[in-house]
Amino acid sequence: MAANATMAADLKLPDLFRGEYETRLISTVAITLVVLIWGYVQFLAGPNLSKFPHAGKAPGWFGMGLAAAKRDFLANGPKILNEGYRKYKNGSFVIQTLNVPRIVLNAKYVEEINRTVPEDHLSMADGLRERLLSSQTNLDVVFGSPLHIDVCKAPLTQNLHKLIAPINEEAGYWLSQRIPGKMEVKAYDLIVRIISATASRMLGGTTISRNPEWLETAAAYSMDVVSVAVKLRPYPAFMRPLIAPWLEGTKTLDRHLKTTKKCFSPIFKERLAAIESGVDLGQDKPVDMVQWMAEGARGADRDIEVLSHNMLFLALAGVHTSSATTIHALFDLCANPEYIGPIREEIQSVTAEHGWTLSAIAGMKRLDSFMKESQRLNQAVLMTFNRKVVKPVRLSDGTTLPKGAYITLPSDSVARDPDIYADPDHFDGFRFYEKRMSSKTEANRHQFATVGPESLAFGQGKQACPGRFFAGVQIKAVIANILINYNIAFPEGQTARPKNIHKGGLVRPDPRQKLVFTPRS
Ligand code: HEM
Repeated sequence: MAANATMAADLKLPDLFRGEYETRLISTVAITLVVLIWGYVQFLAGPNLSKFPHAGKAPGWFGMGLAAAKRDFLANGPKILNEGYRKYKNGSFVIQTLNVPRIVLNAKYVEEINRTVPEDHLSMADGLRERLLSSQTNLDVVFGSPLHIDVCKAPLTQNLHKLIAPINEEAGYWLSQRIPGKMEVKAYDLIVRIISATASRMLGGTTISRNPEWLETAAAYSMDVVSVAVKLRPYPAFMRPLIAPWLEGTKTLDRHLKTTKKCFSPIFKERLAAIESGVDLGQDKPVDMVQWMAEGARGADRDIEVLSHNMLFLALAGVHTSSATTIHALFDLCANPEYIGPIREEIQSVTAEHGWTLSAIAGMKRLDSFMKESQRLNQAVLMTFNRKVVKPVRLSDGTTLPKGAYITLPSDSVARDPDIYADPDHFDGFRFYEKRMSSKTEANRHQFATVGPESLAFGQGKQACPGRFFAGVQIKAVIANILINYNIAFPEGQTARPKNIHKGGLVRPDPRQKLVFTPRS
């Protein structure tokens, strides 16, 4: 009896149910694992890209190697892309970038995509939202409408001829202010300021282009957006809205927006009131972006804050891209000074014949070729045509782009492909000029703003950069003003251009490089 009582006391609850307890434990662990794997596949792992080969480090099982793969891309982006491009020459491949994995499409698909894939299948805005973390950098208000694209595509491009004289004047004004005599200056600081000012002249006339507070914002904004996105990216998406308000960078972005509203609100108010009054200004109608935005905005876009935000976005899209292109071209002119004479002669001859007009800009064919060649070897980004696949796409050879995947084109690798460009690593400033001169059919191709499967720096298709024609005019005006008024060179003893700075998929000219400007009297 006593023994039985001791036995009963020794029997603890789990022992009573030991078999059942273990079974339950194993079942619970198994179900949890299945739910976790399902959740990972559904919500975290993204679309299945396993059909594509991988270049560079892959994130591996359950993304355990994701951080290492991102570090690899940050340090070796150009190498990973170029090796992938060479290895999978006839196909496409996947790389892990700093944010998402991307399918690097073969450029042979460009024409088929342009021709056959409906626009609502591939989203550029979703690609940008993801790259710039638009919810945290406050850009959703711009990406929610196509206004910023429409105004560049139509009125800006259609009015280019009216902008050439003002842009030339603005470039001349800022050069004379900044370089009154012989000087050694950092090319980056000088050119970012002049491009910000010439772009601002197009945005809102001299009220804007001579406003130092706005010019500071226009020059700094794009880098400040990227810096906030870079800081937030390592955190999981659900944590970013919680962290963003505490970042110093977010406060800087808020300040930029406040400055923009302060500078643009009075002009927008005035222009919207004039439009509403229905008075036809005829020849006196201002030729600037404020006017085109005010005329084109509908519904929620007519809000002055939204309109101002669009201006800030145009500064983001146009200032650093055009500045970098101009700086690279100046570095290439100093590294290859034999081009300066023929280009300067051409500028003088066409402006003497046509004045500062569209015909003169079109006549600067040598300069156009030089800019395109410089851009070919110094693209601001290694990949363009970044899109999110919104509806699955099946290409004619059976390649399927799954919903939710991000695609891109290897613009930098294409520009260095020996099957496309003879002796691709050699800088040949008149490469495109000679192609244009070779026959009548080639005469209007190979221009700075021309896009195609062999020329991807401005993206591709219907959504290729809508500001590229303006960028061409602006960069020509700045370089022409420099070459007409100054001799330029690297500081004494330097003959080669500085190496570019690479970070993941981004390429920047070296901001420390100085150039010597000597006025030509
Ligand atoms: C050399 C200078 C420039 C370069 C290299 C450049 C490059 C690009 C590229 C690669 C794209 C994406 C196109 C695609 O993926 O198919 C783009 C889009 C765009 N660019 Fe440019 N760009 C330049 C100058 C400008 C300028 C001066 C403006 C404005 C006046 C501008 C306005 C835009 C806009 C509005 C978009 C579309 C953004 C969107 O869809 O939200 N760009 N640009």
